[in-house]
Amino acid sequence: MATASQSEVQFRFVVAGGGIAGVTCAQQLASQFPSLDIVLLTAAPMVKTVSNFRQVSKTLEDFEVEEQPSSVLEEKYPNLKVIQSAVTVLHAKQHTLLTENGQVFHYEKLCVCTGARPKLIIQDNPHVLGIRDTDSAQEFQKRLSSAKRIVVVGNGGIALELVYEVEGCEVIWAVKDKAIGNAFIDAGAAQFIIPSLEAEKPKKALPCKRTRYTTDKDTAPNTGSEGPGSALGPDWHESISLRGAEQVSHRVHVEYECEIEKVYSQQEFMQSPLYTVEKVAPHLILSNGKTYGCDFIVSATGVVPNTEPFLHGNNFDLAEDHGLKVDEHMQTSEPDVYAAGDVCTAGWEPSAFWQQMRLWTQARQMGWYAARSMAADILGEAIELDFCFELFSHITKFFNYKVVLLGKFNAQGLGQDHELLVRCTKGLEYVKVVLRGGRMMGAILIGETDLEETFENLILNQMDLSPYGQELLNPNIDIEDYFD
Ligand SMILES: Cc1cc2nc3c(=O)[nH]c(=O)nc-3n(C[C@H](O)[C@H](O)[C@H](O)COP(=O)(O)OP(=O)(O)OC[C@H]3O[C@@H](n4cnc5c(N)ncnc54)[C@H](O)[C@@H]3O)c2cc1C
Ligand SMILES: NC(=O)C1=CN([C@@H]2O[C@H](COP(=O)(O)OP(=O)(O)OC[C@H]3O[C@@H](n4cnc5c(N)ncnc54)[C@H](OP(=O)(O)O)[C@@H]3O)[C@@H](O)[C@H]2O)C=CC1
Repeated sequence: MATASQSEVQFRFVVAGGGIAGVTCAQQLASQFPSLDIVLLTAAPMVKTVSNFRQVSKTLEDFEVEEQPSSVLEEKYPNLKVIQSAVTVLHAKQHTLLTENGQVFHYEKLCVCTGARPKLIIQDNPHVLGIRDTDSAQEFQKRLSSAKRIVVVGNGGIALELVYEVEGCEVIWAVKDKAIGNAFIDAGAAQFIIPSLEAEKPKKALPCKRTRYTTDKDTAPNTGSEGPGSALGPDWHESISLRGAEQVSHRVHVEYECEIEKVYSQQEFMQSPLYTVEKVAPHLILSNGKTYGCDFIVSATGVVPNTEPFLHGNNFDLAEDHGLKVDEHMQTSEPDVYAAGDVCTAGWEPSAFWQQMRLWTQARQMGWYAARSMAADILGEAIELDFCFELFSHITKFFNYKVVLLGKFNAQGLGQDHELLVRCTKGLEYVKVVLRGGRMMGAILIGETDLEETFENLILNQMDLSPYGQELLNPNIDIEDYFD
């Protein structure tokens, strides 16, 4: 590191963002270049670290994630310096960054890992909440504790988790599709899991083989101003109470095929023609014409990449979803600027069985691979797209069922050119296989099916499965032995 002046410093590698993508990238660079100082700039006092990483199969991963003070990271990597100050400006041509505290950083290679923020149905409305980081989860918990009815809008990961976890409060779940959970599962799987919403919840959660999440906010340095934190992740709701003000367990009502048309504040509603004396809470109107009073609305409607500080005066290619477009080396359209995790959008020609989803596993993989690409560039080495981008795989838990998604699990991009095989035992398991030309393209596995490794292999090796027909899902055949 060469110091130019007190507020101007130069580093070969700078990483922006202390979430999974940024921390993984910085750790990888720090281990590969022990004699260089690496700097990690981040907006929040806490960083996310991966621990107990385990490769479960060729592409499935298991790890724990901890939210920790940055000093923990610096102790482990003496050549890694974490600076809590948000990037405010990037001059890509000059290879400089400006941070909130007035420092200027010159870099040789930069990796942008600033994550994303909730894409709310209505911005700056006090009745509409998004959930992203520890602070927003705590705000949600606080408001829920006195709530009798909330509305959840959206049909993806957060909505699926909330409607199942919230107790002591009526939940109106507004989805714009014909079935629940469209961002992760298909209509058949939705039908399989939905009875769990009506059933009594098991007292003790079943053990789940997947990533776990812990946070240690008590040990965080108190810096006064806290920027946007890193995204929450698996099991975030297990450490906080998601209980409303009523004596009910589950009470979820799903409104299908509708969107939010208008949200009235209490005041506006009282002046509207819809007002009757009994209805005084903030209100919303759905596109199906129904109105609901509620304590507040959770907008679980996806995310927008945090790109703002990097755009002005630069020439970044942005994807349709506003992510920084990256090539197969995680490089953006600006020289020497890489990006990884939720902030970026994969711009390379993907493998036939992979697609980007803004998930923890992909943030880790992209952060790691971006670091490898930055290093290869400095060392003048060639590098090929990592194997982890060969096959999409995700393990999670919805409605207390283990859920494994592989490849083109929802026949994404296959049009009509595919067939489906399904096996379902009510309350126990749901197995769906997507085939094209007799070869497996993807699968959804719900419950303890133990099929993930075999199906992963069948997708990767593209074996012709047409001779097996329906037998492929015959529960009396030990498929693992069959294809060994
Ligand atoms: C409620 C919830 C539940 C989830 N559950 C799961 C799950 O079960 N499984 C799963 O795989 N994924 C899950 N996800 C998604 C997963 O958490 C994210 O995909 C992943 O954490 C993204 O990591 P990231 O490092 O790209 O971004 P983030 O974690 O958002 O980190 C971004 C970092 O950048 C910093 N930053 C922002 N702006 C600046 C700036 N200008 N300058 C410097 N630093 C900046 C922030 O402080 C933060 O440290 C969940 C997300 C949410 C919100
Ligand atoms: N267990 C897991 O793996 C979890 C993962 N996550 C991740 O965290 C991030 C945030 O989660 P989440 O917010 O649930 O995002 P998701 O992307 O998972 O889901 C967003 C949902 O909202 C719908 N939607 C978008 N705009 C509107 C609108 N205006 N009105 C009604 N519905 C709308 C989307 O439909 P459409 O797709 O048709 O646009 C989609 O169903 C995601 O990256 C998600 O993958 C979160 C929780 C759990």
